[in-house]
Amino acid sequence: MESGAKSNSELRGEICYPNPQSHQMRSPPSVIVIGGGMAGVAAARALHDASFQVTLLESRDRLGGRIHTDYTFGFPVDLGASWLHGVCEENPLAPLIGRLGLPLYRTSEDNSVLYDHDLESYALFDMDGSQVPPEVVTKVGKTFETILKETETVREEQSDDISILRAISIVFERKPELRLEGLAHKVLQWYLCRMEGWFSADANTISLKGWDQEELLPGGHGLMVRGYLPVIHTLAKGIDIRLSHRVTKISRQYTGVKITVENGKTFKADAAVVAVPLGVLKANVIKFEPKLPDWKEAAIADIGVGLENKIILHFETAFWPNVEFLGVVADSSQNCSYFLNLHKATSHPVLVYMPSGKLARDIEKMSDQEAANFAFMQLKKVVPNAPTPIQHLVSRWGSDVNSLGSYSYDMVGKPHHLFEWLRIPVDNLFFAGEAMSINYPGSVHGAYSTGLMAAEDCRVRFLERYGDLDLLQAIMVDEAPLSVPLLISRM
Ligand SMILES: Cc1cc2nc3c(=O)[nH]c(=O)nc-3n(C[C@H](O)[C@H](O)[C@H](O)COP(=O)(O)OP(=O)(O)OC[C@H]3O[C@@H](n4cnc5c(N)ncnc54)[C@H](O)[C@@H]3O)c2cc1C
Repeated sequence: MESGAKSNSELRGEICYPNPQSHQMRSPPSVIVIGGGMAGVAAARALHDASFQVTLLESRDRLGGRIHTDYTFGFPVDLGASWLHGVCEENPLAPLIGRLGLPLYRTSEDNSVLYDHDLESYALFDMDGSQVPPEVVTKVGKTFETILKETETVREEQSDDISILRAISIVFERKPELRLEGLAHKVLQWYLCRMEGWFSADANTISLKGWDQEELLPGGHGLMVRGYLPVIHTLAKGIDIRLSHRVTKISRQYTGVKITVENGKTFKADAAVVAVPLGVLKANVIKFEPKLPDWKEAAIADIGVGLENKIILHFETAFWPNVEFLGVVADSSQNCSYFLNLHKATSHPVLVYMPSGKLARDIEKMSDQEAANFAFMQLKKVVPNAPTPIQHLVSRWGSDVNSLGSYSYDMVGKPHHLFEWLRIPVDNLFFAGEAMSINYPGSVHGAYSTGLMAAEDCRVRFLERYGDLDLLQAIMVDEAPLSVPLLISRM
Protein backbone atom coordinates (compact mmCIF):
# COMPACT_ATOMS: atom_id res chain seq x y z
CA MET A 1 0.00 0.00 0.00
CA GLU A 2 1.29 3.47 -0.83
CA SER A 3 2.03 5.85 2.07
CA GLY A 4 -0.74 8.28 2.98
CA ALA A 5 -3.39 6.10 1.41
CA LYS A 6 -6.39 4.61 3.19
CA SER A 7 -5.88 1.82 5.70
CA ASN A 8 -5.87 -1.76 4.49
CA SER A 9 -9.14 -2.60 6.18
CA GLU A 10 -10.86 0.32 4.42
CA LEU A 11 -9.56 -0.80 1.07
CA ARG A 12 -9.73 -4.51 1.36
CA GLY A 13 -13.40 -5.38 0.99
CA GLU A 14 -13.58 -9.12 0.69
CA ILE A 15 -10.01 -9.61 -0.39
CA CYS A 16 -7.23 -10.13 2.06
CA TYR A 17 -4.60 -7.77 0.70
CA PRO A 18 -1.04 -7.82 2.03
CA ASN A 19 0.24 -5.32 4.54
CA PRO A 20 3.95 -4.62 4.20
CA GLN A 21 4.44 -4.73 7.96
CA SER A 22 2.53 -7.90 8.61
CA HIS A 23 3.35 -10.02 5.59
CA GLN A 24 4.72 -12.77 7.80
CA MET A 25 1.20 -13.36 9.11
CA ARG A 26 -0.81 -13.13 5.88
CA SER A 27 -1.41 -15.95 3.49
CA PRO A 28 0.64 -15.94 0.27
CA PRO A 29 -0.60 -13.73 -2.58
CA SER A 30 -3.27 -15.28 -4.76
CA VAL A 31 -3.43 -15.46 -8.55
CA ILE A 32 -6.13 -16.75 -10.88
CA VAL A 33 -4.87 -18.14 -14.17
CA ILE A 34 -7.47 -18.06 -16.95
CA GLY A 35 -6.91 -20.74 -19.60
CA GLY A 36 -5.30 -24.16 -19.26
CA GLY A 37 -3.26 -24.32 -22.47
CA MET A 38 0.54 -24.36 -22.49
CA ALA A 39 0.85 -20.68 -21.50
CA GLY A 40 -1.65 -20.98 -18.64
CA VAL A 41 -0.26 -24.17 -17.12
CA ALA A 42 3.32 -22.85 -17.43
CA ALA A 43 2.33 -19.66 -15.57
CA ALA A 44 0.36 -21.63 -12.96
CA ARG A 45 3.26 -24.04 -12.37
CA ALA A 46 5.81 -21.23 -11.99
CA LEU A 47 3.60 -19.21 -9.64
CA HIS A 48 2.71 -22.28 -7.58
CA ASP A 49 6.43 -23.12 -7.25
CA ALA A 50 7.10 -19.52 -6.20
CA SER A 51 4.62 -19.95 -3.29
CA PHE A 52 1.63 -18.13 -4.76
CA GLN A 53 -1.88 -19.49 -4.16
CA VAL A 54 -2.95 -20.43 -7.68
CA THR A 55 -6.35 -21.35 -9.10
CA LEU A 56 -6.61 -22.16 -12.81
CA LEU A 57 -9.98 -21.69 -14.56
CA GLU A 58 -10.38 -23.58 -17.84
CA SER A 59 -13.49 -23.42 -20.06
CA ARG A 60 -13.15 -26.90 -21.59
CA ASP A 61 -13.51 -30.21 -19.77
CA ARG A 62 -9.87 -30.94 -20.55
CA LEU A 63 -6.49 -29.24 -20.21
CA GLY A 64 -4.09 -28.46 -23.06
CA GLY A 65 -6.04 -26.07 -25.30
CA ARG A 66 -4.45 -26.19 -28.75
CA ILE A 67 -2.44 -29.14 -27.48
CA HIS A 68 -4.97 -31.94 -27.89
CA THR A 69 -3.65 -35.48 -27.89
CA ASP A 70 -6.44 -37.92 -28.77
CA TYR A 71 -6.32 -41.63 -27.83
CA THR A 72 -9.44 -42.87 -29.73
CA PHE A 73 -7.33 -44.98 -32.11
CA GLY A 74 -5.66 -46.75 -29.19
CA PHE A 75 -2.46 -44.69 -29.53
CA PRO A 76 -1.73 -40.96 -29.23
CA VAL A 77 -2.46 -38.62 -32.15
CA ASP A 78 -2.23 -34.82 -31.92
CA LEU A 79 -5.14 -32.80 -33.31
CA GLY A 80 -3.35 -29.55 -32.47
CA ALA A 81 0.39 -28.97 -32.02
CA SER A 82 2.63 -31.96 -32.73
CA TRP A 83 6.12 -30.59 -33.49
CA LEU A 84 8.78 -29.11 -31.29
CA HIS A 85 10.03 -26.40 -33.65
CA GLY A 86 13.75 -26.09 -32.98
CA VAL A 87 15.13 -29.35 -31.61
CA CYS A 88 17.99 -27.73 -29.68
CA GLU A 89 19.13 -26.76 -26.22
CA GLU A 90 18.06 -23.15 -26.76
CA ASN A 91 14.44 -24.23 -27.04
CA PRO A 92 12.80 -23.19 -23.73
CA LEU A 93 10.85 -26.48 -23.66
CA ALA A 94 13.86 -28.72 -24.31
CA PRO A 95 14.87 -29.19 -20.63
CA LEU A 96 11.36 -30.36 -19.71
CA ILE A 97 10.92 -32.67 -22.72
CA GLY A 98 14.43 -34.05 -22.13
CA ARG A 99 13.73 -34.74 -18.45
CA LEU A 100 10.48 -36.54 -19.31
CA GLY A 101 12.35 -38.78 -21.75
CA LEU A 102 9.74 -38.10 -24.45
CA PRO A 103 11.01 -39.22 -27.86
CA LEU A 104 11.12 -36.84 -30.80
CA TYR A 105 11.16 -37.84 -34.44
CA ARG A 106 12.91 -35.28 -36.60
CA THR A 107 10.94 -34.77 -39.82
CA SER A 108 13.44 -32.30 -41.22
CA GLU A 109 16.82 -31.06 -40.22
CA ASP A 110 16.51 -27.70 -41.85
CA ASN A 111 15.24 -25.02 -39.48
CA SER A 112 13.55 -23.28 -42.40
CA VAL A 113 10.02 -24.44 -42.99
CA LEU A 114 9.66 -22.78 -46.33
CA TYR A 115 12.14 -24.26 -48.74
CA ASP A 116 13.44 -27.35 -47.04
CA HIS A 117 14.10 -29.80 -49.85
CA ASP A 118 15.41 -32.79 -48.03
CA LEU A 119 14.52 -35.32 -50.71
CA GLU A 120 14.21 -38.22 -48.34
CA SER A 121 11.27 -36.44 -46.73
CA TYR A 122 8.98 -35.67 -49.65
CA ALA A 123 7.13 -37.39 -52.41
CA LEU A 124 5.12 -34.98 -54.55
CA PHE A 125 2.53 -36.10 -57.07
CA ASP A 126 0.70 -34.45 -59.92
CA MET A 127 -3.12 -34.59 -60.06
CA ASP A 128 -2.91 -37.60 -62.39
CA GLY A 129 -0.91 -39.63 -59.85
CA SER A 130 2.48 -39.34 -61.55
CA GLN A 131 5.34 -38.57 -59.17
CA VAL A 132 7.17 -35.27 -59.63
CA PRO A 133 10.84 -36.03 -60.39
CA PRO A 134 12.90 -35.20 -57.25
CA GLU A 135 15.26 -32.98 -59.27
CA VAL A 136 12.28 -30.76 -60.21
CA VAL A 137 11.31 -30.47 -56.51
CA THR A 138 14.86 -29.42 -55.59
CA LYS A 139 15.20 -26.99 -58.49
CA VAL A 140 11.88 -25.29 -57.78
CA GLY A 141 12.74 -25.17 -54.05
CA LYS A 142 15.88 -23.20 -54.94
CA THR A 143 13.85 -20.88 -57.20
CA PHE A 144 11.38 -20.29 -54.36
CA GLU A 145 14.31 -19.43 -52.09
CA THR A 146 15.58 -16.94 -54.71
CA ILE A 147 12.11 -15.39 -55.09
CA LEU A 148 11.83 -14.88 -51.32
CA LYS A 149 15.33 -13.31 -51.30
CA GLU A 150 14.20 -10.93 -54.06
CA THR A 151 11.17 -9.89 -52.01
CA GLU A 152 13.66 -8.41 -49.51
CA THR A 153 14.57 -5.77 -52.12
CA VAL A 154 10.87 -5.07 -52.68
CA ARG A 155 10.48 -4.69 -48.91
CA GLU A 156 13.31 -2.16 -48.69
CA GLU A 157 11.77 -0.05 -51.47
CA GLN A 158 8.19 -0.04 -50.20
CA SER A 159 7.34 2.45 -47.48
CA ASP A 160 3.91 0.86 -47.01
CA ASP A 161 3.57 -2.79 -46.21
CA ILE A 162 2.16 -5.17 -48.83
CA SER A 163 1.30 -8.86 -48.80
CA ILE A 164 3.88 -11.56 -49.49
CA LEU A 165 1.76 -12.60 -52.51
CA ARG A 166 1.88 -9.06 -53.97
CA ALA A 167 5.64 -8.94 -53.37
CA ILE A 168 6.09 -12.23 -55.25
CA SER A 169 4.13 -10.87 -58.21
CA ILE A 170 6.35 -7.73 -58.25
CA VAL A 171 9.40 -10.02 -58.34
CA PHE A 172 7.88 -11.86 -61.33
CA GLU A 173 7.26 -8.56 -63.15
CA ARG A 174 10.89 -7.57 -62.65
CA LYS A 175 12.47 -10.96 -63.23
CA PRO A 176 10.25 -12.89 -65.62
CA GLU A 177 12.85 -15.68 -65.75
CA LEU A 178 11.76 -16.68 -62.22
CA ARG A 179 8.20 -17.21 -63.42
CA LEU A 180 7.69 -20.95 -63.90
CA GLU A 181 5.46 -22.89 -66.26
CA GLY A 182 3.74 -26.27 -66.28
CA LEU A 183 4.78 -28.78 -63.64
CA ALA A 184 7.41 -26.45 -62.15
CA HIS A 185 4.71 -23.80 -61.62
CA LYS A 186 2.59 -26.36 -59.75
CA VAL A 187 5.52 -27.33 -57.53
CA LEU A 188 6.09 -23.64 -56.77
CA GLN A 189 2.42 -23.41 -55.72
CA TRP A 190 3.03 -26.35 -53.39
CA TYR A 191 5.90 -24.47 -51.71
CA LEU A 192 3.56 -21.50 -51.34
CA CYS A 193 0.93 -23.85 -49.86
CA ARG A 194 3.47 -24.96 -47.24
CA MET A 195 4.29 -21.35 -46.44
CA GLU A 196 0.58 -20.63 -45.99
CA GLY A 197 0.39 -23.67 -43.70
CA TRP A 198 3.22 -22.31 -41.54
CA PHE A 199 1.29 -19.08 -41.00
CA SER A 200 -2.15 -20.76 -41.19
CA ALA A 201 -3.14 -17.90 -43.52
CA ASP A 202 -3.47 -17.10 -47.22
CA ALA A 203 -0.45 -15.43 -48.83
CA ASN A 204 -2.50 -12.35 -49.78
CA THR A 205 -3.00 -11.54 -46.06
CA ILE A 206 0.55 -12.22 -44.79
CA SER A 207 2.72 -9.13 -44.17
CA LEU A 208 5.86 -8.70 -46.29
CA LYS A 209 7.44 -6.65 -43.50
CA GLY A 210 6.50 -9.03 -40.72
CA TRP A 211 6.52 -12.58 -42.06
CA ASP A 212 10.13 -13.40 -41.14
CA GLN A 213 10.36 -11.51 -37.85
CA GLU A 214 9.93 -14.57 -35.63
CA GLU A 215 13.05 -16.33 -34.37
CA LEU A 216 13.57 -19.77 -35.91
CA LEU A 217 15.53 -21.95 -33.52
CA PRO A 218 18.10 -24.35 -34.98
CA GLY A 219 17.84 -28.15 -34.92
CA GLY A 220 14.94 -28.73 -37.30
CA HIS A 221 11.46 -29.92 -36.41
CA GLY A 222 10.80 -32.88 -34.11
CA LEU A 223 7.45 -34.69 -33.86
CA MET A 224 6.36 -35.52 -30.33
CA VAL A 225 5.99 -39.27 -30.94
CA ARG A 226 3.97 -39.89 -27.74
CA GLY A 227 1.91 -36.71 -28.20
CA TYR A 228 2.30 -33.33 -26.47
CA LEU A 229 -0.16 -33.96 -23.62
CA PRO A 230 2.31 -35.54 -21.13
CA VAL A 231 4.11 -32.16 -21.01
CA ILE A 232 0.88 -30.40 -20.00
CA HIS A 233 0.03 -33.01 -17.37
CA THR A 234 3.50 -32.77 -15.86
CA LEU A 235 3.27 -29.00 -15.53
CA ALA A 236 -0.28 -29.17 -14.12
CA LYS A 237 0.54 -31.58 -11.27
CA GLY A 238 -0.63 -30.31 -7.87
CA ILE A 239 -2.32 -27.14 -9.22
CA ASP A 240 -5.90 -26.27 -8.18
CA ILE A 241 -7.59 -26.66 -11.58
CA ARG A 242 -11.28 -25.98 -12.24
CA LEU A 243 -12.34 -27.47 -15.57
CA SER A 244 -15.57 -26.39 -17.35
CA HIS A 245 -15.20 -22.88 -15.88
CA ARG A 246 -15.69 -20.43 -18.75
CA VAL A 247 -14.70 -16.91 -17.73
CA THR A 248 -17.10 -14.21 -18.93
CA LYS A 249 -15.94 -11.14 -17.01
CA ILE A 250 -12.70 -9.82 -15.52
CA SER A 251 -13.04 -6.84 -13.15
CA ARG A 252 -9.99 -4.99 -11.97
CA GLN A 253 -10.40 -3.46 -8.56
CA TYR A 254 -8.00 -1.52 -6.40
CA THR A 255 -7.84 -4.50 -4.11
CA GLY A 256 -7.30 -7.18 -6.75
CA VAL A 257 -9.34 -8.90 -9.41
CA LYS A 258 -12.83 -10.37 -9.53
CA ILE A 259 -13.42 -13.06 -12.12
CA THR A 260 -16.92 -14.14 -13.13
CA VAL A 261 -17.59 -17.48 -14.82
CA GLU A 262 -20.51 -18.52 -17.02
CA ASN A 263 -22.69 -19.89 -14.22
CA GLY A 264 -22.39 -16.60 -12.31
CA LYS A 265 -19.88 -17.86 -9.73
CA THR A 266 -17.12 -15.36 -8.86
CA PHE A 267 -13.49 -15.79 -7.84
CA LYS A 268 -11.31 -13.15 -6.22
CA ALA A 269 -7.55 -12.87 -6.08
CA ASP A 270 -4.71 -10.37 -5.87
CA ALA A 271 -3.91 -10.72 -9.59
CA ALA A 272 -4.83 -12.70 -12.71
CA VAL A 273 -2.98 -14.16 -15.68
CA VAL A 274 -5.09 -14.02 -18.84
CA ALA A 275 -3.96 -16.97 -21.00
CA VAL A 276 -6.90 -17.41 -23.37
CA PRO A 277 -6.36 -17.49 -27.16
CA LEU A 278 -6.19 -14.26 -29.17
CA GLY A 279 -9.26 -15.45 -31.13
CA VAL A 280 -11.24 -15.47 -27.86
CA LEU A 281 -10.01 -11.97 -26.94
CA LYS A 282 -10.95 -10.71 -30.42
CA ALA A 283 -14.49 -12.09 -30.11
CA ASN A 284 -15.09 -10.17 -26.84
CA VAL A 285 -16.23 -13.38 -25.15
CA ILE A 286 -14.73 -11.93 -21.96
CA LYS A 287 -15.83 -8.50 -20.75
CA PHE A 288 -13.07 -6.43 -19.13
CA GLU A 289 -14.07 -3.92 -16.46
CA PRO A 290 -12.77 -1.25 -16.71
CA LYS A 291 -12.15 -1.81 -20.41
CA LEU A 292 -8.62 -2.54 -21.57
CA PRO A 293 -6.55 0.47 -22.69
CA ASP A 294 -6.84 1.49 -26.37
CA TRP A 295 -3.31 0.29 -27.23
CA LYS A 296 -4.12 -3.16 -25.90
CA GLU A 297 -7.40 -3.31 -27.80
CA ALA A 298 -5.59 -2.21 -30.97
CA ALA A 299 -3.04 -5.02 -30.55
CA ILE A 300 -5.88 -7.53 -30.09
CA ALA A 301 -7.58 -6.26 -33.26
CA ASP A 302 -4.48 -5.97 -35.45
CA ILE A 303 -2.68 -9.28 -34.94
CA GLY A 304 -4.02 -11.91 -37.30
CA VAL A 305 -5.36 -15.31 -36.29
CA GLY A 306 -5.20 -17.91 -39.04
CA LEU A 307 -6.66 -21.35 -39.46
CA GLU A 308 -5.04 -24.73 -39.91
CA ASN A 309 -6.88 -27.98 -39.29
CA LYS A 310 -6.02 -31.65 -39.21
CA ILE A 311 -7.99 -34.47 -40.79
CA ILE A 312 -6.49 -37.65 -39.43
CA LEU A 313 -7.06 -40.86 -41.41
CA HIS A 314 -6.41 -44.24 -39.78
CA PHE A 315 -5.97 -47.20 -42.16
CA GLU A 316 -5.71 -50.95 -41.71
CA THR A 317 -2.15 -50.92 -43.06
CA ALA A 318 0.28 -48.40 -44.51
CA PHE A 319 0.19 -48.65 -48.32
CA TRP A 320 1.70 -45.28 -49.31
CA PRO A 321 5.30 -44.30 -50.14
CA ASN A 322 7.64 -44.49 -47.15
CA VAL A 323 8.41 -40.76 -46.84
CA GLU A 324 7.68 -38.14 -44.14
CA PHE A 325 5.42 -36.01 -46.33
CA LEU A 326 3.18 -36.70 -49.29
CA GLY A 327 2.02 -33.83 -51.46
CA VAL A 328 -0.21 -33.16 -54.41
CA VAL A 329 0.83 -30.24 -56.62
CA ALA A 330 -1.74 -28.08 -58.43
CA ASP A 331 -2.26 -24.85 -60.36
CA SER A 332 -2.96 -22.80 -57.24
CA SER A 333 -1.63 -23.10 -53.70
CA GLN A 334 -5.18 -23.67 -52.44
CA ASN A 335 -5.61 -26.78 -54.55
CA CYS A 336 -2.33 -28.33 -53.38
CA SER A 337 -2.38 -30.96 -50.62
CA TYR A 338 -0.09 -31.84 -47.84
CA PHE A 339 -0.10 -35.08 -45.77
CA LEU A 340 2.12 -35.98 -42.83
CA ASN A 341 2.92 -39.69 -42.75
CA LEU A 342 2.78 -40.73 -39.08
CA HIS A 343 3.75 -44.28 -39.98
CA LYS A 344 7.36 -43.17 -40.43
CA ALA A 345 7.57 -41.75 -36.93
CA THR A 346 5.22 -43.98 -34.94
CA SER A 347 4.68 -47.20 -36.96
CA HIS A 348 0.92 -46.57 -36.89
CA PRO A 349 -0.83 -46.53 -40.31
CA VAL A 350 -2.00 -42.92 -40.08
CA LEU A 351 -1.93 -39.98 -42.48
CA VAL A 352 -2.63 -36.42 -41.38
CA TYR A 353 -4.09 -34.05 -43.97
CA MET A 354 -3.42 -30.40 -43.10
CA PRO A 355 -5.40 -27.71 -44.92
CA SER A 356 -4.97 -24.05 -44.00
CA GLY A 357 -6.38 -20.59 -44.77
CA LYS A 358 -9.52 -20.40 -46.93
CA LEU A 359 -9.45 -24.12 -47.72
CA ALA A 360 -9.47 -24.92 -43.99
CA ARG A 361 -12.39 -22.50 -43.48
CA ASP A 362 -14.34 -24.14 -46.31
CA ILE A 363 -13.67 -27.64 -44.96
CA GLU A 364 -14.89 -26.59 -41.48
CA LYS A 365 -18.34 -26.09 -43.02
CA MET A 366 -18.45 -29.83 -43.88
CA SER A 367 -19.51 -32.66 -41.57
CA ASP A 368 -16.69 -34.83 -40.16
CA GLN A 369 -17.51 -37.57 -42.65
CA GLU A 370 -17.50 -35.13 -45.59
CA ALA A 371 -14.19 -33.66 -44.43
CA ALA A 372 -12.65 -37.15 -44.13
CA ASN A 373 -13.96 -37.99 -47.63
CA PHE A 374 -12.42 -34.76 -48.96
CA ALA A 375 -9.00 -35.67 -47.51
CA PHE A 376 -9.35 -39.21 -48.82
CA MET A 377 -10.06 -37.89 -52.35
CA GLN A 378 -6.81 -35.92 -52.17
CA LEU A 379 -4.99 -39.09 -51.16
CA LYS A 380 -6.50 -40.95 -54.10
CA LYS A 381 -4.60 -38.55 -56.37
CA VAL A 382 -1.41 -40.08 -54.93
CA VAL A 383 -2.60 -43.68 -54.58
CA PRO A 384 -5.62 -44.13 -56.92
CA ASN A 385 -6.70 -47.52 -55.48
CA ALA A 386 -6.23 -46.54 -51.82
CA PRO A 387 -8.47 -48.57 -49.44
CA THR A 388 -10.91 -46.50 -47.33
CA PRO A 389 -9.80 -45.44 -43.84
CA ILE A 390 -11.11 -47.42 -40.85
CA GLN A 391 -11.35 -44.34 -38.55
CA HIS A 392 -10.95 -40.59 -38.81
CA LEU A 393 -10.64 -37.52 -36.60
CA VAL A 394 -11.34 -33.92 -37.68
CA SER A 395 -10.26 -30.76 -35.85
CA ARG A 396 -12.35 -27.57 -35.92
CA TRP A 397 -10.10 -24.93 -34.40
CA GLY A 398 -11.89 -22.08 -36.20
CA SER A 399 -15.42 -22.71 -34.97
CA ASP A 400 -14.48 -24.00 -31.51
CA VAL A 401 -15.50 -21.18 -29.10
CA ASN A 402 -12.50 -22.05 -26.93
CA SER A 403 -9.95 -21.21 -29.65
CA LEU A 404 -11.62 -19.31 -32.56
CA GLY A 405 -8.57 -19.84 -34.76
CA SER A 406 -5.37 -21.83 -34.90
CA TYR A 407 -2.49 -19.42 -34.30
CA SER A 408 -1.40 -15.83 -34.79
CA TYR A 409 0.47 -14.23 -37.69
CA ASP A 410 1.58 -10.79 -38.93
CA MET A 411 -1.15 -9.20 -41.04
CA VAL A 412 -0.39 -6.70 -43.82
CA GLY A 413 0.23 -3.18 -42.52
CA LYS A 414 0.47 -4.14 -38.85
CA PRO A 415 3.77 -3.82 -36.96
CA HIS A 416 5.39 -6.87 -35.36
CA HIS A 417 5.83 -5.09 -32.00
CA LEU A 418 2.09 -5.58 -31.41
CA PHE A 419 2.93 -9.09 -30.16
CA GLU A 420 4.87 -7.45 -27.30
CA TRP A 421 2.08 -4.94 -26.65
CA LEU A 422 -0.29 -7.86 -26.25
CA ARG A 423 1.95 -9.31 -23.53
CA ILE A 424 2.45 -6.13 -21.48
CA PRO A 425 0.52 -6.26 -18.18
CA VAL A 426 -2.37 -3.92 -17.40
CA ASP A 427 -2.21 -3.15 -13.70
CA ASN A 428 -2.70 -6.49 -11.93
CA LEU A 429 -3.64 -8.38 -15.12
CA PHE A 430 -0.81 -10.29 -16.78
CA PHE A 431 -1.08 -11.74 -20.29
CA ALA A 432 0.33 -14.95 -21.75
CA GLY A 433 -0.16 -17.07 -24.86
CA GLU A 434 1.38 -17.83 -28.21
CA ALA A 435 0.19 -14.47 -29.63
CA MET A 436 2.01 -12.63 -26.81
CA SER A 437 5.38 -14.04 -27.88
CA ILE A 438 7.32 -11.57 -30.01
CA ASN A 439 10.11 -14.09 -30.70
CA TYR A 440 8.21 -17.35 -31.16
CA PRO A 441 4.61 -16.52 -32.08
CA GLY A 442 2.30 -19.37 -33.08
CA SER A 443 4.27 -22.04 -31.26
CA VAL A 444 4.09 -24.18 -28.14
CA HIS A 445 7.51 -23.05 -26.91
CA GLY A 446 6.42 -19.42 -27.49
CA ALA A 447 3.29 -20.00 -25.38
CA TYR A 448 5.40 -21.68 -22.68
CA SER A 449 7.93 -18.85 -22.48
CA THR A 450 5.19 -16.18 -22.18
CA GLY A 451 3.62 -18.20 -19.35
CA LEU A 452 6.93 -18.02 -17.48
CA MET A 453 7.30 -14.31 -18.30
CA ALA A 454 3.81 -13.52 -16.98
CA ALA A 455 4.59 -15.41 -13.78
CA GLU A 456 7.88 -13.56 -13.36
CA ASP A 457 6.27 -10.15 -14.04
CA CYS A 458 3.65 -10.98 -11.43
CA ARG A 459 6.26 -12.07 -8.90
CA VAL A 460 8.32 -8.92 -9.41
CA ARG A 461 5.17 -6.78 -9.04
CA PHE A 462 4.55 -8.30 -5.61
CA LEU A 463 8.17 -7.94 -4.59
CA GLU A 464 8.16 -4.25 -5.59
CA ARG A 465 5.08 -3.69 -3.53
CA TYR A 466 5.93 -5.69 -0.45
CA GLY A 467 9.65 -6.24 -0.62
CA ASP A 468 9.28 -9.78 0.63
CA LEU A 469 12.21 -11.50 -0.97
CA ASP A 470 11.89 -14.71 1.01
CA LEU A 471 8.31 -15.44 0.21
CA LEU A 472 8.49 -15.61 -3.52
CA GLN A 473 11.14 -17.75 -5.12
CA ALA A 474 12.68 -16.67 -8.41
CA ILE A 475 11.17 -18.05 -11.60
CA MET A 476 13.54 -19.31 -14.28
CA VAL A 477 12.51 -17.31 -17.33
CA ASP A 478 15.77 -17.79 -19.17
CA GLU A 479 16.40 -21.22 -20.54
CA ALA A 480 17.76 -23.60 -17.92
CA PRO A 481 20.84 -25.51 -19.05
CA LEU A 482 19.83 -28.76 -20.70
CA SER A 483 20.51 -31.37 -18.07
CA VAL A 484 19.13 -34.34 -20.01
CA PRO A 485 19.75 -34.84 -23.71
CA LEU A 486 16.73 -34.94 -26.01
CA LEU A 487 15.75 -38.37 -27.30
CA ILE A 488 15.87 -37.87 -31.06
CA SER A 489 15.35 -40.48 -33.73
CA ARG A 490 16.25 -39.79 -37.38
CA MET A 491 19.27 -37.68 -36.50
C1 LIG B 1 -3.69 -27.51 -35.98
C2 LIG B 1 -2.58 -26.87 -35.19
C3 LIG B 1 -1.29 -27.32 -35.33
C4 LIG B 1 -0.26 -26.74 -34.61
N1 LIG B 1 1.01 -27.25 -34.72
C5 LIG B 1 1.98 -26.77 -33.93
C6 LIG B 1 3.22 -27.45 -33.86
O1 LIG B 1 3.41 -28.50 -34.49
N2 LIG B 1 4.19 -26.93 -33.06
C7 LIG B 1 4.00 -25.79 -32.34
O2 LIG B 1 4.93 -25.35 -31.66
N3 LIG B 1 2.80 -25.16 -32.34
C8 LIG B 1 1.78 -25.64 -33.10
N4 LIG B 1 0.55 -25.07 -33.06
C9 LIG B 1 0.36 -23.87 -32.23
C10 LIG B 1 0.26 -24.24 -30.75
O3 LIG B 1 -0.68 -25.27 -30.59
C11 LIG B 1 -0.16 -23.02 -29.96
O4 LIG B 1 0.71 -21.95 -30.25
C12 LIG B 1 -0.13 -23.24 -28.45
O5 LIG B 1 -0.56 -24.52 -28.08
C13 LIG B 1 -1.01 -22.17 -27.81
O6 LIG B 1 -0.99 -22.27 -26.41
P1 LIG B 1 -1.76 -21.16 -25.55
O7 LIG B 1 -1.63 -21.55 -24.14
O8 LIG B 1 -1.32 -19.81 -25.98
O9 LIG B 1 -3.29 -21.25 -26.03
P2 LIG B 1 -4.31 -22.47 -25.88
O10 LIG B 1 -3.60 -23.74 -25.96
O11 LIG B 1 -5.39 -22.23 -26.87
O12 LIG B 1 -4.87 -22.30 -24.40
C14 LIG B 1 -5.86 -21.37 -24.07
C15 LIG B 1 -6.84 -22.03 -23.13
O13 LIG B 1 -7.84 -21.07 -22.74
C16 LIG B 1 -9.07 -21.75 -22.65
N5 LIG B 1 -10.14 -20.77 -22.75
C17 LIG B 1 -10.66 -20.19 -23.84
N6 LIG B 1 -11.63 -19.33 -23.50
C18 LIG B 1 -11.73 -19.37 -22.15
C19 LIG B 1 -12.55 -18.71 -21.21
N7 LIG B 1 -13.46 -17.81 -21.58
N8 LIG B 1 -12.40 -19.00 -19.90
C20 LIG B 1 -11.48 -19.92 -19.49
N9 LIG B 1 -10.68 -20.57 -20.34
C21 LIG B 1 -10.79 -20.29 -21.66
C22 LIG B 1 -9.02 -22.74 -23.82
O14 LIG B 1 -9.94 -23.77 -23.68
C23 LIG B 1 -7.58 -23.20 -23.76
O15 LIG B 1 -7.42 -24.34 -22.96
C24 LIG B 1 -0.51 -25.66 -33.73
C25 LIG B 1 -1.83 -25.21 -33.57
C26 LIG B 1 -2.85 -25.81 -34.27
C27 LIG B 1 -4.26 -25.35 -34.05
